[in-house]
Amino acid sequence: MKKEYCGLFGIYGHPEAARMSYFGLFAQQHRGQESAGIVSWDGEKLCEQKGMGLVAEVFEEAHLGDHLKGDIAIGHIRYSTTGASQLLNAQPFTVRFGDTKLALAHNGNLVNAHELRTELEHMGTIFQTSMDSEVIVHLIARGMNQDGLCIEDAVAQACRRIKGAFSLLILANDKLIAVKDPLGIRPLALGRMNDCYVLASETCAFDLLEADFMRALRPGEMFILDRGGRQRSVQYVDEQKKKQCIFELIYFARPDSDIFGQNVYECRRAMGMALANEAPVDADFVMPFPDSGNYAAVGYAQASGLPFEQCMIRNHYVGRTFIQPSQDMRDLSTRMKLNPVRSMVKGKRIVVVEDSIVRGTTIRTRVKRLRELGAAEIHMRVACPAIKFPCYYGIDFSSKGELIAANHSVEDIARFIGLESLHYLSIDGLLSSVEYPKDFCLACFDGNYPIQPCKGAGKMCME
Ligand SMILES: O=P(O)(O)OC[C@H]1O[C@H](OP(=O)(O)OP(=O)(O)O)[C@H](O)[C@@H]1O
Ligand SMILES: NC(=O)CC[C@H](N)C(=O)O
Ligand code: SF4
Repeated sequence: MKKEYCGLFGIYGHPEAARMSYFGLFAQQHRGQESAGIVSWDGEKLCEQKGMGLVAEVFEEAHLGDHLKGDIAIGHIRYSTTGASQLLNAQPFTVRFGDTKLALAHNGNLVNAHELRTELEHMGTIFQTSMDSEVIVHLIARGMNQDGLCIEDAVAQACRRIKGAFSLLILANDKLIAVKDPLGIRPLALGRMNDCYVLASETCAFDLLEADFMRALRPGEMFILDRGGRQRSVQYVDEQKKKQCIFELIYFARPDSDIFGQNVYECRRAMGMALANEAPVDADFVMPFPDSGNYAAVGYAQASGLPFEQCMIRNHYVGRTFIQPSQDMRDLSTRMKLNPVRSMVKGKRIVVVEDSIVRGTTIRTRVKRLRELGAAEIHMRVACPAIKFPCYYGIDFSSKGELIAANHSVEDIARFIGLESLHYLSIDGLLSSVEYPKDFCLACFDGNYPIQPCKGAGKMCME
């Protein structure tokens, strides 16, 4: 099961805005692999290039050099959470109304998109896609056309109506507007690259471009860049108690990124250390299931004093293997992706560290393989609490029925997988590993949803 979000990149005031966006998206490819798009403003119109697949597959030199002109651009890489994975739903989503040409890129997921869409359709709005993100565009257009608002006020009004997780980049003629939702669920960082501004979901995009990280956008903030390099920040709702997605730190973001004021690598290592303190075990060595498990395994090894080994080798050419229609195919994908080093395993007592377990596909097939190769003992340590509840804010976690920990006790899972022992990091252990522990959403572990999903919410609710 792949759990991805989307990635955003925006740039204002660079002569090669589209090319910089390409690199900014490339650095964040792990955030979404279904489709990619860049939209630039050439002074008169929006220029766009979108396609299905990876950044390197969607863009050619001709797009970056000739077609995507101008010094302002936004880009998006998608992993669908509302609306099927198809070209029609690739972002940024572009529209024209009156004199306004607008493109929007969204990371997150709205929980009231279905309700708002029904309301808008009753008022005559015609939708082109099945994405939640399109609702935002129509709300903005109505704010300008019907209520006579300027673009900033229309965006603010729209953002007060939508509910859920949203980090947005909006290109409206020659303005670039960045927005973060009132709870700050998804990240969005602001940086500076010589004389121009850059925005990205993750700071690893800035590193590639040698841009300097300035600050994270605040929850409920709208940040506006316009001609002449002017910048303004508006709080479109009062700051509330933050509910940042802790899964960014556990699994999703790149370890070289700083998210929510902390470095991802260091957080994962601390989670591994907490895990070693909570559930020590006498063993010959510690090994991760790469890649996401690597950093917690380092922490477990450092805290326990056990040797660290890399006995499961990851094939980096395996792409999107997780979203497979059948369980057999998912099993094959896991074999393709992770293969153990035979000679290291036989007769050994092993601690395996994983960052997370969702369906259980990875551990079931790979633990079985370790056993076939003669491992004497296998102790699984998971660097986050058991995932028991679906996410409505931008991770395509399976429904509750598919989450292994929602339906089985830890003892049952250990028996079913064939483990000597299994331990999930406690919520307290997790929170001791991050800074500002009160600022996080934990709903997939404890079911306390900061925003209740509305009736009818679901990935295919607008198909
Ligand atoms: O229980 P499951 O449904 O199998 O899902 C959990 C697995 O998925 C994730 O890895 P992913 O395949 O995304 O690769 P990565 O660790 O290399 O990022 C995660 O790190 C687990 O290994
Ligand atoms: N993963 C995301 O952030 C997805 C954004 C949006 N909800 C979509 O489905 O396109
Ligand atoms: S429910 Fe879990 S995955 Fe979803 S936003 Fe909250 S912490 Fe993140």
